[in-house]
Amino acid sequence: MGKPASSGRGDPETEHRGDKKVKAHSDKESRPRTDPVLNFERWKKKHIRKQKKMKELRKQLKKPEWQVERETIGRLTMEYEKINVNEIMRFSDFPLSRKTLKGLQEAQYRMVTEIQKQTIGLALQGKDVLGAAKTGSGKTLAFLVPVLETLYRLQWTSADGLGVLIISPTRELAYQTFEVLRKVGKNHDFSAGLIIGGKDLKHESERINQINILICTPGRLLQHMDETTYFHATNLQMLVLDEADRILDMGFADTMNAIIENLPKKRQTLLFSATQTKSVKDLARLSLKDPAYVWVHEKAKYSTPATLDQNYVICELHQKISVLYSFLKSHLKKKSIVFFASCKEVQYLFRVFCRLRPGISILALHGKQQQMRRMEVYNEFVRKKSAVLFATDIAARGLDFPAVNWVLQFDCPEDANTYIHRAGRTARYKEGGESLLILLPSEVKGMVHQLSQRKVPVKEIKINPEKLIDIQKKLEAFLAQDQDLKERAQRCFVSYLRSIYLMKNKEVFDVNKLLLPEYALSLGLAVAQRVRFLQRIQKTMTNESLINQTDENKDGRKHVTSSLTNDEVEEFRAYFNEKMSILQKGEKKSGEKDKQNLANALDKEENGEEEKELEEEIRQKNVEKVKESEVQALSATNETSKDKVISVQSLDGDEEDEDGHDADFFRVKRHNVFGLDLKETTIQKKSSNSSIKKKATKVTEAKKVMKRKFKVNTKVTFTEDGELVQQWPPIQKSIVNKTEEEDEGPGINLEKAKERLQEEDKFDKEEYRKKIKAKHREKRLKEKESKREARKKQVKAQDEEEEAFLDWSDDNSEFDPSTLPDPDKPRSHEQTSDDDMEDEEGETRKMGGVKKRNRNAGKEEMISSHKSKKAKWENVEPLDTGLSLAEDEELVLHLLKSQS
Ligand SMILES: Nc1ncnc2c1ncn2[C@@H]1O[C@H](COP(=O)(O)OP(=O)(O)OP(=O)(O)O)[C@@H](O)[C@H]1O
Repeated sequence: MGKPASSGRGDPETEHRGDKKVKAHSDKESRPRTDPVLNFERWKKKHIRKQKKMKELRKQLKKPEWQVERETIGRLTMEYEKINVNEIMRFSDFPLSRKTLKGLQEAQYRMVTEIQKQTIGLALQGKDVLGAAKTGSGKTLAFLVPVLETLYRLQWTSADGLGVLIISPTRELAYQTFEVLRKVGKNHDFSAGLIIGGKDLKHESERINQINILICTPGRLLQHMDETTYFHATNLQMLVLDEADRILDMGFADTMNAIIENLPKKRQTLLFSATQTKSVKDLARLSLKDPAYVWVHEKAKYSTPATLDQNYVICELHQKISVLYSFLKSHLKKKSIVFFASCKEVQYLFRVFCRLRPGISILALHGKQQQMRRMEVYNEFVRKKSAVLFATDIAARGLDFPAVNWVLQFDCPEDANTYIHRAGRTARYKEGGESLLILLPSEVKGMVHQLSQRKVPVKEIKINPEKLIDIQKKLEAFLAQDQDLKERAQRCFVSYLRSIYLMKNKEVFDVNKLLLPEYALSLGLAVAQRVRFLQRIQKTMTNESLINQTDENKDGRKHVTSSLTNDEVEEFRAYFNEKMSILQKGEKKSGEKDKQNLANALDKEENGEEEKELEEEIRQKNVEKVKESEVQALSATNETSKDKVISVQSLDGDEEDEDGHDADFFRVKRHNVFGLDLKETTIQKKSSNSSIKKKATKVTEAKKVMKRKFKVNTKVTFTEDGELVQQWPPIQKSIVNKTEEEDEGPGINLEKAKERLQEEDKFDKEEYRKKIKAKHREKRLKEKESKREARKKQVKAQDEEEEAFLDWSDDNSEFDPSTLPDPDKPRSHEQTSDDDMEDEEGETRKMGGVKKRNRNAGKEEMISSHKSKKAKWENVEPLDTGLSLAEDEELVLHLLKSQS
């Protein structure tokens, strides 16, 4: 039940409770003093109050921010001089701004690479730097860090305009540099812009003046310099040339010079590349002032990354596509880049491989793509874990695709430098990678030698023939179905050949060594199309060899006339005689110019129309070249002759001059036709010691020739019966004067010669008449024969018709044999035929009566009778009078007149 109420005192429980209460109370009282939470709260309040006071105090004491920055900059600048390269391990070891360091750390860049270590300090000190280091060694940051620090140091604002200019050879590389800059420079307030073309110029022009750091390609920059009126670079502090050698290789040397001329002289210049060529040094001399050369891997054993495994395979041209396909099939989980020599190869093989579906995603990157597509492809390939990128050399420089396992060089690179850059797309910054170079047997020697000279360790590996998948048949099938693809294949074919032809190193690239039909087949084409420019080039080469021969002749080693026929010389002489002197002066220059223009034209990466244009251009040029070479050959001949003529002139004196050019010309002419050596004539003249200077007439020259009894070249042909016919010089056919001729002494009797000619003329005319008559007779006989044949056919056809009618006959009326002609009746041939005709006619008529079986019977009869009549007239043989047609006509007219 209920518990008794406690009395209070003496109740131990209560007391106890009471104690507890007290205790509890005392606890409560003591807590505010010892509770850490409360204590903290109190401390916090106090601290905040204190802080506020301090802040206010500091605010009162604080320097302006710009002043603080300035002090920091001052401190940093002081430290630039103390930079000791050997002590630098991290970016933070450099005296860099907090903002830059923060950006680097956030992008996970802490430790410096060798090129960064060596160049950042120099650049911070304000020196011009020419930096070279292996691919993937971090050159981008080596110049981006100084870029940021320079503008920071100068406290650059958007109002100051353009402060730094970074020039890249390709749009992709410019874009990539821009992305890295955005990453590491995000804590700075500078504006950065990308000017690479492919976008609206006006849109770029509107923004260009607000940009502090401009990343651009050379062509587009120059366009802005020329066209954007308010664009200027007067405040420019720093110029960076990334992959400078490539910029120059791409033919931007003039553009670069023009750009540099537009820039202020007082600036800092940094120039970076993985390879340094002479042209870069030339550019450096132009644009860098007392530069510091930093070549970090100069003494390295190899010029390519140590982590890069490099091999090459020797393969015939027509096997290359199958090799590529087989390679991709066995590397489906890898990320690879395949380099080709031309856009058209990339375009065609990309399409074909997409159709073949090798089981890996394929992308294509080349200069013919639109800018947007190029960017898309670039980003897509960056993202992909396994894919293959078919690319031209626009992807060879500087691009930093992450985790590329393989670089395959499908077409031999132009030189060792291009090889290094292509292969360098893998094995970047401490990563591993593999490179495979496909070489044609003709390319091996030259290329491997070049690579070993440039310290590139490549070793040969063999293709496993069992793993080689032949895809030629598949390509043929694709092309048979798809006309567009076929045209692409054709363009690819031409484009590859052109790329080989344009290569400078002819030891490695010899277009004449390529097996064209096999290559065409490997592309899926049924036949190797005619490559006109190659044919013309070959022609030109032949002509050039002719010119060389001529040159040799000039030196007196060979005689050019031996390679030119007399007729050719005669034919061209008249045409070129006047122009010779002018052309002789200009030929050397124009030849060089032609070559240059040809190369320039070929250099264009063309579309179909351009290709045609190009071919036409080459055709024109070659025609010109051929002409020119002919002129050269001729002029050389004439030069030789002139030399000789001069020697004659010196003997003959002034009188020779009076005779003028004709005499010279004649002499040369005779010389060429008869193979006369004028030197000999000269010597002869000399030896004759004749002091009387006579005018050399044509007759006297001819007489001399006759005296010397030179044998004229003869042209002999065979008739169908195997008879020999002399065509040149024409042999005398008339018998007249022949005996006289035999009796003749030396020299020419002009009167007799004239007579003989007249006789010859008569004889020829007679012969000609006979020939014509014979021809006419032959023609008539042929006509007769054909008419006879026609008549026979007609008779036969009528017989068949009759038989058919008989077969089809409905009524049973019998054939009356009495209607047949009497076979015993004697008849002449003509009668026979005529009677036959009449009989046939009558018979037909009878038969017609018998065979009437349809409504059109009457009509048929009429037609058949008409036919018979016609045949009758046709079969009347013309009388052979044995006269010519004209004579026949005359005879007929005469007869008609006499009849009337
Ligand atoms: N200090 C660093 N720490 C870590 N990674 C770095 C550093 N510097 C550069 N890298 C990385 O190394 C890779 C190669 O750098 P970068 O593209 O600058 O090389 P590169 O020398 O310019 O090559 P290329 O000659 O091919 O243009 C990049 O992925 C970059 O992010």
